[in-house]
Amino acid sequence: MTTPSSPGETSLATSVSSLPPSSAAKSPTYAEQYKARAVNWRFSTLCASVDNKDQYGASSTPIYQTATFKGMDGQYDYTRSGNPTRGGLESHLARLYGATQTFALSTGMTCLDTILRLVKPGETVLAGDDLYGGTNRLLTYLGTHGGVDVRHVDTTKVEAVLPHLEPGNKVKMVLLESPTNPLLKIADLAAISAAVKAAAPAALIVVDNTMMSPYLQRPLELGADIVYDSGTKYLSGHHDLMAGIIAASRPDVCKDIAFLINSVGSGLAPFDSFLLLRGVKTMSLRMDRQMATAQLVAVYLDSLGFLVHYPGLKSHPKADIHWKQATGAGAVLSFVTDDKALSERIVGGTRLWGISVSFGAVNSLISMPCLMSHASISAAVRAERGLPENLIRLCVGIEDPRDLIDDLEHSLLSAGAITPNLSYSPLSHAKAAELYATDSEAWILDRARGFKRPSGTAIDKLISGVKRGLGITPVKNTIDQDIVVSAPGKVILFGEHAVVHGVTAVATSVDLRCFAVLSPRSDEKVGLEVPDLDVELEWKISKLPWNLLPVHSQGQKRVADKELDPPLLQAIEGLVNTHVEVGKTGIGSAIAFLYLYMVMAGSESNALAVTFTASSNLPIGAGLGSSAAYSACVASALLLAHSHISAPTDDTLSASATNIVDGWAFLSEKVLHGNPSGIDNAVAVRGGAVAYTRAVGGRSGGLNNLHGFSSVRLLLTNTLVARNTKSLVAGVSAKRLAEPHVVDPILDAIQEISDEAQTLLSGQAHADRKELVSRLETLIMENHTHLVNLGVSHPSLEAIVAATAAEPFGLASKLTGAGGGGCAVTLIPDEFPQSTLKELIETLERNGFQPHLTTLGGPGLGIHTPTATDDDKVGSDEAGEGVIVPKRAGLRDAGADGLASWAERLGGWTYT
Ligand SMILES: N[C@@H](CCSC[C@H](N)C(=O)O)C(=O)O
Repeated sequence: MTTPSSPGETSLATSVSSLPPSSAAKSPTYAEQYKARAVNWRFSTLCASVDNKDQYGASSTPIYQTATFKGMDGQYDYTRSGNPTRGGLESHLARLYGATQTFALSTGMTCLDTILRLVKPGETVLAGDDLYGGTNRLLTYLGTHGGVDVRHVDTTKVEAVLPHLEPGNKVKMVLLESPTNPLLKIADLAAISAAVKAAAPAALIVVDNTMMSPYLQRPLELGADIVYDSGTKYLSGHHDLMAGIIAASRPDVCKDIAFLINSVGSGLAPFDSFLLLRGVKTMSLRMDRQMATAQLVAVYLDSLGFLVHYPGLKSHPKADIHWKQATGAGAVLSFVTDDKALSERIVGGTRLWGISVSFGAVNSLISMPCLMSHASISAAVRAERGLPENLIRLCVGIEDPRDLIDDLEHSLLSAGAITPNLSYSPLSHAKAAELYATDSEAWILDRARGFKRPSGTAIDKLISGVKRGLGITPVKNTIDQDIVVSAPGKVILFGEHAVVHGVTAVATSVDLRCFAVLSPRSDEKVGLEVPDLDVELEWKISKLPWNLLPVHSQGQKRVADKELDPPLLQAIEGLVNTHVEVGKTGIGSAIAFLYLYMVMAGSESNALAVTFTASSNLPIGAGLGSSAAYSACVASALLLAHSHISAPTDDTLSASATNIVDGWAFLSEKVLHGNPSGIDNAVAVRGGAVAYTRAVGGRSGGLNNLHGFSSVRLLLTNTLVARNTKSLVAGVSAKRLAEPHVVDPILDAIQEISDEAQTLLSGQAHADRKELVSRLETLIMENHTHLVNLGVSHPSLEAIVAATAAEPFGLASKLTGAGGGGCAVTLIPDEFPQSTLKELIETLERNGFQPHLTTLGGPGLGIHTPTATDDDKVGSDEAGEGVIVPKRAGLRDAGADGLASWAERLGGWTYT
């Protein structure tokens, strides 16, 4: 068996070319020398050179996707017992593990289950007190259901293991991890193996080597009897398969393991064997990169003052033992912040570091073990074993280290875990690049000098409190916890455009919504994230144009102004317009947010250090009220943050709070649209169906909730043609000025339609349901004709109107919203057959449109009320364990299709 070499050794090419040519008769020939060296190929060479004896000479091992094999005396009969693809993988891995045999199984935990079957009831298993949560779970089960005596001991001390090895204890197995998961503690594998062999010769030494892989540590060479790895991690490297590997050399052990795998069928499937074999080829390459970056990350966090667990740090208490038995420090590290909420903010604030369990993949991951991989260990046991609830585990991938550090640093900063070190003078860009290239450790140390951890002792807090009282330190206010809100989009059924001129419009909410999270930060900044628009901006609170707040807007404001303040708006526009990279809609969203943010705070001293994150499944610019839904979210989140309205206590938001939110949402709509009618924000805040009349030219306006309305199906079809509401609205106004004799009668006719629609939808018409729907269809067609005459239709909208009216559909459609593209609505009568509806949807899709079936009405503003136990857990896995998804990250990552289920998992919503 070859002994693989370690990372950092000279390459084969170098060593071959440096050999002197053989000349002496008695010395081995060059060819003989070469042959001798070839059996000692180094690890990365072994990884890449798979010994594949395929009948056709295939250079990668083929997938034998078959359950059975023909014949009676061949090598294989049944894939449960053996398969050439799995066999190829297993013999390749045996060389890497320095083992007589390896076995490929379905997961790492299957490996442990198989190995634990070697223990009989009444026997003892010794395991570490810091170990993977899944291992702890299976051992606990074995203890409670299998009559096995399971003991957890501190395996970092040989002397802690020894007392358990006395014969009376019947120790059958000593199960070790080194480094441990997640605290990266080190067990002296050789010393423990020797001690166990001496005191309890029948005991098997088993090592879970997943944190290291055979590249960095080969416990069989240190005295272990069995090694297993989760192949899901470094061996495969891409998180695209689950696998486990058992490696052993003792014939009796190999025989038993082979027997068990064949008996229960836990062997790895052919396709996964193929994938794993492919992944293994690049293992050393990947791990070298991952470890180099992990070292930088560990040094960075360490020099920022965090307690970091990583054997690559000189300060690791057992670094000497680790480097005696392993050739690298691996790419998993963990650190503590001493504050669970702070850790959650850090984890939730990263972008490149994905929040996920597992490790070893090419992409970097961040997690909180107590909430994720180790959640199956009870909180009491975790505490007893010294596993901090605030522990963050980092699993480093192959991304550019500078980007990973950047992302982590940004998250640490916005979470308030570090603050800028004002006495630090940064290196120039060129100097930093040069330093990174020549001495990356010096580069990272310099980078860490730019920050410091906020002081946290009681005295520090006292001093900073006093300073804050004296106004010495510009400590910003923030909120205690995330505020989560949502608001629906709308469709205008009747009266769009005309509403601007005082005609009543009838609109209803739809089941597409904007969702938003307002989260605290402690770096004196305010941030805005709208992933749908690629907006990710932040501003120093002190740099906002507070001096331009109009006098009447100074001091905290509960009720919104009726009008915008042009100088302030212009100043905010000037600040935001520089971010050309986020596009026009993104810039608009930022201006509206900052305007409300500043005016509501009323002064810099009331400003909140927060990040507002919003995402929506409403198509933008399609006339479905996406901006009003966003505006309602901004308004309600900021009002809640300033305690201008209180979170609903009895399942409903008070009428006065609803009006206050609506007022601010309208102000935001003004920022976005200049002269909005107010109907979109009314529906976004109130939901259901409303009739809205704007006060125009001395005539009084008003809002009428339509209660007698029972839900009707509606097909909303997006033309995917973008248009500009502002200019379409302005166009109608210009036409009215130019041709009042044409436009005014149209407006009157639309008023009649809206009046009748109100009667129908408020339940006053006494018509039967069929008649009611048929009358609504007539009104829809009439209203569309008027809109065409106002010049706001578009060929794409006409195509939808014609397609839905054609046989066999015969349905009534109209444009909704501003027109000029955007969406059309089609009423679907109750009796309309499902199969015909399906056909209609397919027809529209074939024509390049995007139909969406919805029902009219539904809830308005939603406010999430956190419960006492709410700690961002928005899901649980099969094991019933919580999966941590900080709200801000959950929202950002949900994507349009996942938003509704994200919100549903969050639970605890109250709607207006
Ligand atoms: N819900 C899973 C958690 C898997 S954690 C996977 C990995 N070993 C790690 O440490 O991240 C479970 O219950 O097993």
